[in-house]
Amino acid sequence: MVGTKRQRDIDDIGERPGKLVSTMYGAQEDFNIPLVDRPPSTTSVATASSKLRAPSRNSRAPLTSTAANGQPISHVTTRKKRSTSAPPKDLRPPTATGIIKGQRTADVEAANAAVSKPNMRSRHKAEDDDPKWQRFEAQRNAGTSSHVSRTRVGTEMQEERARVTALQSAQVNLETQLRETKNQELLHRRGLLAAADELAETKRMYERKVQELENEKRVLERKWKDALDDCHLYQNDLKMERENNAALKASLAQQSSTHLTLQAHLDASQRLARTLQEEIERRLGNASDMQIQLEQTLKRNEFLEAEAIVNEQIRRKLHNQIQELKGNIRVYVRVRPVVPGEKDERSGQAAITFPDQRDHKEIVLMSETESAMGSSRKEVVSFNFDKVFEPQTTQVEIFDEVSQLVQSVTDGYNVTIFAYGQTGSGKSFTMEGGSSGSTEGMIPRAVRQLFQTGDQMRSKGWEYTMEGQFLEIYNETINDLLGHGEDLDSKKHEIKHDKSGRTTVTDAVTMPLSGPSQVASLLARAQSRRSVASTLMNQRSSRSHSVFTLRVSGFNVNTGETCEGCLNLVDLAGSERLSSSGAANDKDRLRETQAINKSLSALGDVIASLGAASDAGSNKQTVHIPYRNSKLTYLLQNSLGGNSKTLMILNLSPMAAHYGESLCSLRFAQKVNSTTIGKAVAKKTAGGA
Ligand SMILES: Nc1ncnc2c1ncn2[C@@H]1O[C@H](COP(=O)(O)OP(=O)(O)OP(=O)(O)O)[C@@H](O)[C@H]1O
Repeated sequence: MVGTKRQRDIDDIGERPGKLVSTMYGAQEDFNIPLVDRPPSTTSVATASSKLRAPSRNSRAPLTSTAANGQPISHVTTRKKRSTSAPPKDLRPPTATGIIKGQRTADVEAANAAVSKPNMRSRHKAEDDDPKWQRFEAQRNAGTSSHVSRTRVGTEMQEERARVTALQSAQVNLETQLRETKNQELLHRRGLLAAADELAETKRMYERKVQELENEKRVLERKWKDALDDCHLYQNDLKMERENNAALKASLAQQSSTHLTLQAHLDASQRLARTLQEEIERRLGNASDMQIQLEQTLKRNEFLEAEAIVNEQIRRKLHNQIQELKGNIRVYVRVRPVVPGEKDERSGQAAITFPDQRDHKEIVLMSETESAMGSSRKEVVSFNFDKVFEPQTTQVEIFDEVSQLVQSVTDGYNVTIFAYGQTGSGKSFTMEGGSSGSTEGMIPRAVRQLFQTGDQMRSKGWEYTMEGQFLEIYNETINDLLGHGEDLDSKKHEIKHDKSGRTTVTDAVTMPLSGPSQVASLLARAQSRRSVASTLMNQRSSRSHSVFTLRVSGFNVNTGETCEGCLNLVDLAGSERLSSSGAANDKDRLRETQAINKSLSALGDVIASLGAASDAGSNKQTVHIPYRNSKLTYLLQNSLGGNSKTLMILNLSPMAAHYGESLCSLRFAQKVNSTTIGKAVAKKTAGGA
């Protein structure tokens, strides 16, 4: 495109000389004055022409010239024609440049034509038009042929020729300058084209630059946007940091206050530590004194412990002596309260009183009977026992009275406690008790006490093991209440006594006891297997004897002593007579009652024989003790006699309806109570024996 344009410009130069000429005129005006070497009178061709024309313009005389056909031509006419259309060219105001090309170009061409030799026609025409020439011609034509005139004309001719020559020379110079100017213009053109190329290149470069700058701008805008985003992020971060900073400042303030508080605490603690340190030092100072005192105390403790063991042995000895002084068989009487089902009984309560309110040893029964004659007869019967418990006596109070007896088992004594009385008098309640803690009977309380005593004696070196057995004697048959068979009577059990005085029952379960809690399940198991038959006296009366045996073995790790004791808690079957039991008409009940009475009678006989043997003193060997008369007495052979302690608790009903039975029971108990069955002997071995 550039090349094409350039070529077009070059072509324009050739095709449009006017344009080049106009440019040249601009240059010619500049070159006119220095290039033309003229005398001061003639400044320019145009001036010369105008000077030549001036006489004709100023002259009022008409000028004529000869036309080609020889006819004179009036110049006035010609001038008039010209003046009608436009002012003469020499009267037009000069233009600053060659913009009014036609007029200026015509003037120059006319001047050029006037001085150009080759163009003779134009020269002659110029000479014809010159007023001087015309005057000269006119003068010549007028025939003024004086010699002076000829000389002057010749001179003028020479001058004119010289002037023409000068003009021609100037023209040559001008043409030369014109060519040079053209060349220079061409050079300038080329320079311009090169400059245009350069400009185009510069423009392209500029556009490239602009494009690059645009790209750069876009990149920068993108960067700016990223930077703006970053700025927002930084602002957010800054905001968060400021918030954090504020929180940290708050925390710092809090920490500072906490620090101050802690510092205060620390100071206080340090003061306390110093005080404690002083106290420790003070106490350490006393430590050696205390150490000496401690050693003395330890020695004294050893001495006291040895003394305590001796004292314990003395205590036990005295305790058992007291028990022996009380007699090896004792009888307590307990009257139960009226139970809910008895309150509406017509006969009401029996007249039972307890006159001895200090020692609680006496019970008095009163009755009033009418004789056949209609007179009433009052009967007052008084009995004395080791203890008499009124109906309101609690289970705890009852056990308090027997606890020392139970305790002696851990000293190696055999102890047997019987619950005796008619059916429904409260034997089972006394022995086993109710389900609640306050109504617990003698068996659970005795077991718990023995375990507690075992724990206490451990500090004195005693270690105890315990095992339990629960048997039933029904119709003179032994049943194992802890056995596994469904039928109680399925196994035949035999009683055996070895030479060491230990009694065993074949195939009977002996349960080791590690704690009192086991006793509850043991009693429940026995209760479920116990033989119960209904009678007229008690719907669930027990028609058998139950014997709970707790065997206690002890070993003193300090002294090497051993001991073995046995606690028998016997719930006897109802002691009522045949007539009262209503069993006379029932063969089975009759057999039960006969078996019960026989065994109870055998028990009475054994106790009586033991009393007799005791009375016999050293001759007691001759007295026969009928243990074998019943399974019960044979089972308890080693627990009834001189080496054991026996307690019989007589249970009585408070109801008047049972008055007769109560009286019989009291008489039986009194007989037992009056019996002395000798001195109890503990089964004990000395240490190292
Ligand atoms: N001290 C007492 N306090 C309150 N209730 C008692 C007391 N003694 C006995 N009883 C109640 O009297 C009723 C009969 O008592 P228990 O069954 O102990 O008589 P038992 O002599 O054992 O009769 P059995 O010879 O038929 O076994 C029971 O309901 C028992 O709860």
